[in-house]
Amino acid sequence: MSNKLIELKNLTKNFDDQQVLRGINLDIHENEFLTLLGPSGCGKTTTLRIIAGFEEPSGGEVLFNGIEISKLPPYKREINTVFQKYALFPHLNVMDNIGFGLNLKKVDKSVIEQKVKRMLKMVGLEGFEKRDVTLLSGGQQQRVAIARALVNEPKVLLLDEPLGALDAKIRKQMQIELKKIQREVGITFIYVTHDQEEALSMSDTVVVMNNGEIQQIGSPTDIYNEPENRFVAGFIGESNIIEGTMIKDFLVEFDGFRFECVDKGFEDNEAIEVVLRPEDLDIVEPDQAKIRGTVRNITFKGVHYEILIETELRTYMVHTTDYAAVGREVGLKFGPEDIHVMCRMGGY
Ligand SMILES: Nc1ncnc2c1ncn2[C@@H]1O[C@H](COP(=O)(O)OP(=O)(O)OP(=O)(O)O)[C@@H](O)[C@H]1O
Repeated sequence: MSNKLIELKNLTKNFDDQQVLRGINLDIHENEFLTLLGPSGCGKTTTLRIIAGFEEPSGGEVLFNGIEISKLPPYKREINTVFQKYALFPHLNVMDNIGFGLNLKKVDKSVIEQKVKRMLKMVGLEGFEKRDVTLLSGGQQQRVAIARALVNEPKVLLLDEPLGALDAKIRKQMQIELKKIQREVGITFIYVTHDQEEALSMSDTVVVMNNGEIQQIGSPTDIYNEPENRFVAGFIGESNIIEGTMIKDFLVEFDGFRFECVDKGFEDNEAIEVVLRPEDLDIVEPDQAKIRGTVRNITFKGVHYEILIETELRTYMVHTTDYAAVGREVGLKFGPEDIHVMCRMGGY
């Protein structure tokens, strides 16, 4: 990974007697698309506002290129922010909205025009210079807001749920666009969302937060495939989460059976939890599997069926393209690599 650009060191924040951040430690790199993901109220926006300089931390440090900046006002930081509400100036056209900051700095008109045109091309709004911003669609307005933030050539762009106000289809399209823009400008994006799918599809690094604490930092595949605790496993996609025991390396026990697994680093006889993703489970004939049960419900989800299988001890969820009739006795098959073992403590 490239150089560290921002370092958050043991960051805390209290509002009155409420502790909103409880010691955030995070390195953010040059050129990284990093997403803060977590439920409402977990402290994502507060973290972002501290990085932007709109809020001072109660404790800890914010380093930018190794220099402490927590007391520096926002306009002195090489950081810009795009909010969910576009906050464009309704009385100015697209060109003047994007060029607003440059105009204030008395940059030469022809230079502004050139820069604005380049930005418009990047956000896919070529030729929109003279348009009235109030007549643009939500998606187009948000592109203008992004262009306006990028035209100042910041080193970091902060995006606080920028697609939250858009409808689902435009959102998907804008996710792809945003990723493309980030690659093109080659700067750091710090993105805030509570939408796990959005986080997984765009980011290089996902930071899962809950209750003012970081739960896990990793690539989207790490976070999805190797959740470190129950909170992350539950927040990222649907899971079967089962308490069990790590018998010894490569051998785990749950629901009264022992299975080979690939996870290491746990102590013998340690109490653990196992995550089985619904799409990793196969339905087979009962005599081909240790875990057996009865199909209790089947729902068509478009690409796959969601099938609920009741065993003696619990109900498993399976995602499969194969149909299985309600009432059928089945076996549940999975391989060692499908068993993700995590600590039983933490994340509740
Ligand atoms: N200025 C403030 N004064 C008092 N409490 C605040 C202030 N700003 C945020 N909070 C509280 O801090 C907690 C964290 O808020 P924050 O906005 O950081 O969460 P979030 O994860 O971004 O949530 P959301 O997705 O809903 O925006 C919340 O309980 C919120 O009510």
